[in-house]
Amino acid sequence: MTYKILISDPLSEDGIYPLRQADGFEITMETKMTPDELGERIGEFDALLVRSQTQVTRAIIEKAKHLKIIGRAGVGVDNIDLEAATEHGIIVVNAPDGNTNSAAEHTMAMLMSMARKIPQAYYALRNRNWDRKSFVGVELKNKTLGVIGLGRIGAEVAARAKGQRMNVIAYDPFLTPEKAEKMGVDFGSVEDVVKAADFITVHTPLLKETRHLINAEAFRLMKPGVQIVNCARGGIIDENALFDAIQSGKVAGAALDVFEQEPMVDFRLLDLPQVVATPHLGASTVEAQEIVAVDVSNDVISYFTTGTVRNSVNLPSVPKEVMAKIEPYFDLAERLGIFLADLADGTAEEVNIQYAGELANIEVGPLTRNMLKGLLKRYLGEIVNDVNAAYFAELKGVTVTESKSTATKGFTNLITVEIKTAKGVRKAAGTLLNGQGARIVKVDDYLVDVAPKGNILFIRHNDRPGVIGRVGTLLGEENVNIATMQVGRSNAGGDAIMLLTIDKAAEQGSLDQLEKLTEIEKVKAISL
Ligand SMILES: NC(=O)C1=CN([C@@H]2O[C@H](COP(=O)(O)OP(=O)(O)OC[C@H]3O[C@@H](n4cnc5c(N)ncnc54)[C@H](O)[C@@H]3O)[C@@H](O)[C@H]2O)C=CC1
Ligand SMILES: O=C(O)CCC(=O)C(=O)O
Repeated sequence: MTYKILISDPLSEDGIYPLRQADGFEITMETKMTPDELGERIGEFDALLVRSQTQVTRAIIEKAKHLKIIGRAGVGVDNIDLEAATEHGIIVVNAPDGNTNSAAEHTMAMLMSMARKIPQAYYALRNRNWDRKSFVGVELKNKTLGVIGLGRIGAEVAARAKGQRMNVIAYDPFLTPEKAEKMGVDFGSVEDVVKAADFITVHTPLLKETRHLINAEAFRLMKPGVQIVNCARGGIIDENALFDAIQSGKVAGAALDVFEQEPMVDFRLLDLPQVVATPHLGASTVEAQEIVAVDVSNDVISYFTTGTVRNSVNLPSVPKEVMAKIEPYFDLAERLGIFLADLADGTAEEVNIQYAGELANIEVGPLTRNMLKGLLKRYLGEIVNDVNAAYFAELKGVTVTESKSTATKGFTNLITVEIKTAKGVRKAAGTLLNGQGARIVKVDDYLVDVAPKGNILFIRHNDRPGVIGRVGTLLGEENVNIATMQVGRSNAGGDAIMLLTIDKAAEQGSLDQLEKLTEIEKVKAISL
């Protein structure tokens, strides 16, 4: 059997050497195809290897009749429609750490070029202009670097900045004051970081939560003369807000490797003399390109020869017999994880999952991983799946314990998940009801009965006459339709909760209005 591999972005020839050497693979390298041409050809291939340029859209995946694996020679998989790949049973693998060093070095190169205006001075000199007055820079020494996203690349950048004798302040949802102290960086919220920094660099994935994380309001909070670097993903910084902040004089410099649209179409930012830029070159080194191509080549070989991969981004690897028994609970476990991620304040430091009733007699490891996937993907993005969730939990210092009990607790089966964050403990329990599907039956210590899907509002309030009516009226005025409402209380006149399912996600403004009602302590929007 010969497997046909298509490489549609330039990959290092040394990196794909393992594939060229292995028996049973036929490689086609076509790096200049239009999306239409790719769509016409993709049906012939068993594997596709890409970098960030090829857009592996749902339309492409739907035409990929024989495709079994997509290898992304790099970290970010935002150019691949993961949902479509998963739906079509196509495994997606990436190379999560092969380009960390190169991306960190590029970030430092951009930071220094920006601070010392090296590209601008070079450009003037090329034009035979010996100008020493226009390019006076600033030193990094004793300045504060704000790092937003202290993962693999962010941590490497922080270490290098300390080598430049900079002070570093960082925010990452997984960073605790203890971890920050060990790394020799200051710990702060996004607001603390943007207020304190002379230079800012972002290293998060592009997620719903990080899109335009650096927006007009963030620029407003920054110090005058701040300089900012983006070598992560276009869209983390709002380009329009950046343009305005540079023009107003608030931002003195920007160094950009990535853009909201790539290849770039809007060159407005580049017309500003304060901006230095590269065309997404963070990972473009001989070394990184070789490592990431070797990593994905090995995973492709391993997949076709042994059925296993090292760096799966999307698919579960649960044996079929086990899967048949646990499949009904799979979705419930993931939704409990998402529910708690949205409900809790802060990120989980400890997670306890307990299986009761008939679940005590089956292999529940994959359920725990799927719950962790739900919990962690809110912070780490779609890259987390049930295969790598436990790895990510360990990497982020989240302690996970699993226990089983045959006691039925009034339900034939019950999954209870408890998470501990720096702000406290939250708990939710779910069950599968015969004929009715999944239900959340307990939140903290309150009994409830709610289907874990769609948009849910969790409201903690004081049990007073009229509060339910005021919530209904306010949501009605905001045009938010309530589908179901559950109320629970500790004792008459004491603490109480409401769980409302609503027909569409509530705007932040509506949530703020609710929180202004005197009886209401907390409102959380949960999206399942
Ligand atoms: N310019 C280039 O060529 C390259 C860009 N990248 C991009 O760099 C980014 C980071 O890569 P890695 O460090 O390898 O990933 P990573 O997963 O190790 O780190 C990302 C960090 O962001 C944190 N995070 C998530 N949401 C956050 C939020 N709202 N605020 C602050 N932090 C948040 C996560 O907790 C995590 O620690 C990715 O987007 C990746 O695609 C990676 C390699 C090369
Ligand atoms: O393949 C590339 O050069 C882009 C690298 C990148 O952005 C990533 O690995 O996320």
